[in-house]
Amino acid sequence: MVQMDFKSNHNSPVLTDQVPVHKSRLRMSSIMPPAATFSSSLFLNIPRRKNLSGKLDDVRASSWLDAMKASSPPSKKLNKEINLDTVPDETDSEYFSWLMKYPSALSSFEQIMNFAKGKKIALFLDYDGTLSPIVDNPEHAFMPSAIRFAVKNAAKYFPTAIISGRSRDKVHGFVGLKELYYAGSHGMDIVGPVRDSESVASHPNCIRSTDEQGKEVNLFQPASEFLPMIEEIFRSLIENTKDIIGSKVENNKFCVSVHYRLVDEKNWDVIAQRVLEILKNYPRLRLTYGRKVLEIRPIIDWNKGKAVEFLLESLGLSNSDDVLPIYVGDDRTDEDAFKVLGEGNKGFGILVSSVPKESHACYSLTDPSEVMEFLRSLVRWKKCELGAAHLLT
Ligand SMILES: O=P(O)(O)OC[C@H]1O[C@H](O[C@H]2O[C@H](CO)[C@@H](O)[C@H](O)[C@H]2O)[C@H](O)[C@@H](O)[C@@H]1O
Repeated sequence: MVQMDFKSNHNSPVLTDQVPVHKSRLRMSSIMPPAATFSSSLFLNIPRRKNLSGKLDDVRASSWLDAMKASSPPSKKLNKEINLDTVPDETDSEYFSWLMKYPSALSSFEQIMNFAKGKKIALFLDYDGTLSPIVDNPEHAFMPSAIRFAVKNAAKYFPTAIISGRSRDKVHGFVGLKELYYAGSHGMDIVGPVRDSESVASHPNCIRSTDEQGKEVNLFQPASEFLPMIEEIFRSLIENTKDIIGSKVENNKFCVSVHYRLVDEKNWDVIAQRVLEILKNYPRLRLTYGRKVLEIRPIIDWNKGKAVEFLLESLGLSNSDDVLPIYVGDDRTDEDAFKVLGEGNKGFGILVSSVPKESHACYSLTDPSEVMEFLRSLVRWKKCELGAAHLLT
């Protein structure tokens, strides 16, 4: 059942995930995360009232400016096969104590697989920053073919879904693999499989449809009624930011991204002010942020975590002790998925980051090339497991 959250009294900015997280998470005996201790999505509730004092507006914009400055590590471009956004500094003790809390999923691979023995792994992968390196132009966030190959191979052995902030069509276009499931718009646009007995079909906004190959699928779009509103605000954001050099507004179907990666830092407050000003007219939309991007989306009780639950249900893999869902992602919106998997030890999250960040994930990988390595290791492990099972029969 989709719960709509139309809050009406949005008077002040609420930075809900500014609180640093939990104690040490070095888990040598268990792979599961401790109980979640902070709320995951940072959002600003936009005020309905228009008669706010300019002072309050300034405070809001400066809160956002702080968040924007902290939203992505500085880029250290490397001339490598797969261009990395950043690399860990080997002399950085802060980074190494962070690694104790979020051990590398590669170094801890054996430990993870001990837990996975006899279980069916389901893979959930974010796109930008996870499968494709962060680049300046969002239209050029291509997936290296070696990573595509690793994902394709993994999908032969494990049900695999991409869960992205992009529109579903766009991320499908970038990944280009028909054997995967796709959820776009931060999980607000899902195409999932149809099964004989299923409860997902009873979700409001879930309809039967056919995919490009003519196969019957479930199409779930919990924010479908927001489509005209998102179109409208998209046009308004384009119009109102067109003079800010380097800004880019991206229509992600059920949400909109306002990119400021290429905007001169001295104009970041201008872009934040403009976005906030427009949002005042849309009390049913909220603002979150990611890596050098402001994201405008409907206020509904839906996120990447709920999308993971929906897909598990669609795949017939929910409420089952012999299923191990793994979610790999790099950004704030992925925290909702890490949190869902952490609750009740359903599965675990892997945070892709080369700089210390608090997270609900259990493990870490530095960049997309390590994600590729991890996927390859999973496939090797599965092949061995299947080979051993074959020898026993
Ligand atoms: O959930 P995701 O798939 O990670 O999508 C989140 C946002 O990703 C994209 O922006 C990010 O990647 C761009 C390309 O590397 C980069 O230029 C930008 O600065 C990053 O924020 C996408 O363009 C956004 O629409 C998504 O919201």
